[in-house]
Amino acid sequence: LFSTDGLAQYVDPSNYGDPMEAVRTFAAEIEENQIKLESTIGGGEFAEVFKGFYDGSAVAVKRLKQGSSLKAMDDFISEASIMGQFKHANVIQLKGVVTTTRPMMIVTEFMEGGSLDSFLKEQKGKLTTLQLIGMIRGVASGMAYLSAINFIHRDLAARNILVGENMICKVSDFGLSRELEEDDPDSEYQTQGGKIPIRWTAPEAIRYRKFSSASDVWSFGIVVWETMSFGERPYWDWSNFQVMDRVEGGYRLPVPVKCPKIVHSVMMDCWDQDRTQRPRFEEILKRLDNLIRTPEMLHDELVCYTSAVSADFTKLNTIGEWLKSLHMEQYNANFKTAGYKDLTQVTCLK
Ligand SMILES: CCCCn1c(-c2ccccc2C)cn2c3c(=O)[nH]c(=O)n(C)c3nc12
Repeated sequence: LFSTDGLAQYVDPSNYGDPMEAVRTFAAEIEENQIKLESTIGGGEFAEVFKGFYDGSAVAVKRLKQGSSLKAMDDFISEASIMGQFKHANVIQLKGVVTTTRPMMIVTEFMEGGSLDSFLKEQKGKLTTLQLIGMIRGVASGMAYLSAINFIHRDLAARNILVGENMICKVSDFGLSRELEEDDPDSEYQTQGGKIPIRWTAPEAIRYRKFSSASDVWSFGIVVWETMSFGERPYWDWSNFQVMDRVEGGYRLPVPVKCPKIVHSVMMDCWDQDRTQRPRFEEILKRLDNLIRTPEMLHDELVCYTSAVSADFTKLNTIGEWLKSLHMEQYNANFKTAGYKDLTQVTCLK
């Protein structure tokens, strides 16, 4: 199954009928005695997560709890079948699975920074805007890849992003079964039994379970807000009902402290009520790359400054002269390196 851009399209494991056949197709079987478990690093309702070693490198191991239901086993296996189809620098890399012996395990590369939400809380105030945008850009790149192969995540949130060396961010948690704890405030039972993390989910997905890459874009906007807020909880202590009610009424999360307005405008576009109007991940990636390439666009004070300074255009013929009059010709050089037109040639509209 190949799409126009040559990327193999994601195959839903349930197409294979037997989950065990799917996992044999997409994941390497590892012998349990080759894995050394070192310490517990996380856990949920169905599985525990360990740091360990396999084949000479550090790994993360998700181990299914003994006595899990058949459905929990199928969901566990299907996550490996899904991950085994992905290969991208910003998507967690599967190393292999243990399925022929019990307990079953999923083995991935080890991400030393842990989950993005806890990383941000630990780093509060210590990261520059540019570093935060670099992390967000990685998530956008991973999501652009996943949406290009028609994979819909459904649970994109900072808690499901992992941080590696050099603060590289990778999309994780592809479980069909939501690892949302029963008592997890983010889980909200929906009529069909699926749990939905309300404050990260697009209105149309909450209202009538219309999940799509466009609803993943909405969730991505929430992840951007979480990142620029150093791990603040979206909508703070509002109840899930208040979130649904107020968002339906048009409320949107505000600009986080010290967050450039241009970054908040990306979030606002992701939160368009009309999912067809939301940007695609490809477009978001380009907008973030432009911000990273021209960091001065991140200085709101500059934007206010230029709008505040009233230049007398009648005496100036080109934008280059205007920049010169503001002693900002340096920005013209930056714009040129960023691939924009040479502003000294661009005449001012009279
Ligand atoms: C949000 C992911 C939760 C489970 N998980 C996984 C993971 C995710 C999906 C399938 C299998 C595994 C082992 C890797 N890692 C890691 C990791 O590499 N490094 C970490 O520090 N933590 C806390 C992890 N937690 C996980």
